Amino acid sequence: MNLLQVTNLSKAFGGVQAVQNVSLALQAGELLALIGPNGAGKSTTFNMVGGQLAPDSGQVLLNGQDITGLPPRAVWRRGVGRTFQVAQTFATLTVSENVQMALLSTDRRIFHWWRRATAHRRSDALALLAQVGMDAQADRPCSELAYGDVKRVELAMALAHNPQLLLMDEPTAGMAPGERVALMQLTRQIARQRRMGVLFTEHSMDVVFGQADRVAVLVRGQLLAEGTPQAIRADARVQQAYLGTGLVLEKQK
Ligand SMILES: Nc1ncnc2c1ncn2[C@@H]1O[C@H](COP(=O)(O)OP(=O)(O)OP(=O)(O)O)[C@@H](O)[C@H]1O
Repeated sequence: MNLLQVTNLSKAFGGVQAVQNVSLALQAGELLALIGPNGAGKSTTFNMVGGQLAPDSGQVLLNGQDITGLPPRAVWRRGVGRTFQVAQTFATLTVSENVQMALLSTDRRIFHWWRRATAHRRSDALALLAQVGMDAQADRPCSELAYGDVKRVELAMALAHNPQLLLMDEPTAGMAPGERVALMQLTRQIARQRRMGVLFTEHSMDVVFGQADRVAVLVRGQLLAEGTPQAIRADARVQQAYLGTGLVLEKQK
C-alpha cells in the first residue's frame, strides 16, 4: 500500500482552476519533489494534502485511510508533519526548548508550556537534535543561530511528532546553495532511517535532481509528468514547460 495516495484532486479559486485532476503516490522512506513554474498549483496541492485547503473533488489517502478535507490539526494527528518556507521557531527559546515545545504539543500538553518546556523530555529533545546534528548547540537561543541551523532545528521539531509523512514547503528557500543540498541530504537520510515519506516543493533544481527519488511536474494545475529525476530531466515536455522561466534543467557540470 502507498503511504500517500492522492487521486484526482481539483481546486478552483473563482474562475481560476488552480489544480485539476492531480494524482500522486508516495511510498514510505521516499522523497517526492513537486515542481513547476510559478502559479502551477504546487502550494494548492500541498495545502490540500496538509488540510489547509479542502479540495473541490478528489481524494487523499494516508496508509489507505481517507483524510480528504480534514482540518490541519487532524491531519497532523494522523501522522503528517510539516515544515514551512520561513522556519517557524521561537527565537527567544533555546534550541532544546524549541524541540521540547514540539514534544509538549505532541503530548497534548500545550497549556502552561512556558513553565514546563524546560523540564519536559529533555533527553528525547537531545536525541532528536542529535539526529539533525544540533545537539552540541542545544542550549543556545535560536536567535543566535545561522539560518541553515534554524532549518535543522525546525526539522527536529517536525520529527518530534514522529510523522509518517513530512510535508516540506520550499524547505531550502533563503539558504545558500551548499546548505540547501546538505539540508535535503540530511532529510533524505532521516527519511530512509525512519521509513518516513517526504513530499516537498522546491525551486532549487540542484536539490530536486540531486536528492528526490521521484519528481512530479505540475503545469497550469495539471500533472505534466512524474518519474525519476533522470526521466524528468530528459522529458521534452518538461523542458518546454520551463522554457523562458530562467530555470535550468540540465545537469550542472
Ligand atoms: N487563495 C487564492 N485565491 C485565488 N487564487 C489563488 C489562491 N491561491 C492560489 N491561487 C491561484 O491558483 C493558481 C495556483 O497557485 P499556487 O500558489 O498553487 O501555485 P504555485 O505553483 O505554488 O506557485 P508559486 O511557485 O509561485 O508559489 C495561481 O493562478 C494562483 O494565482
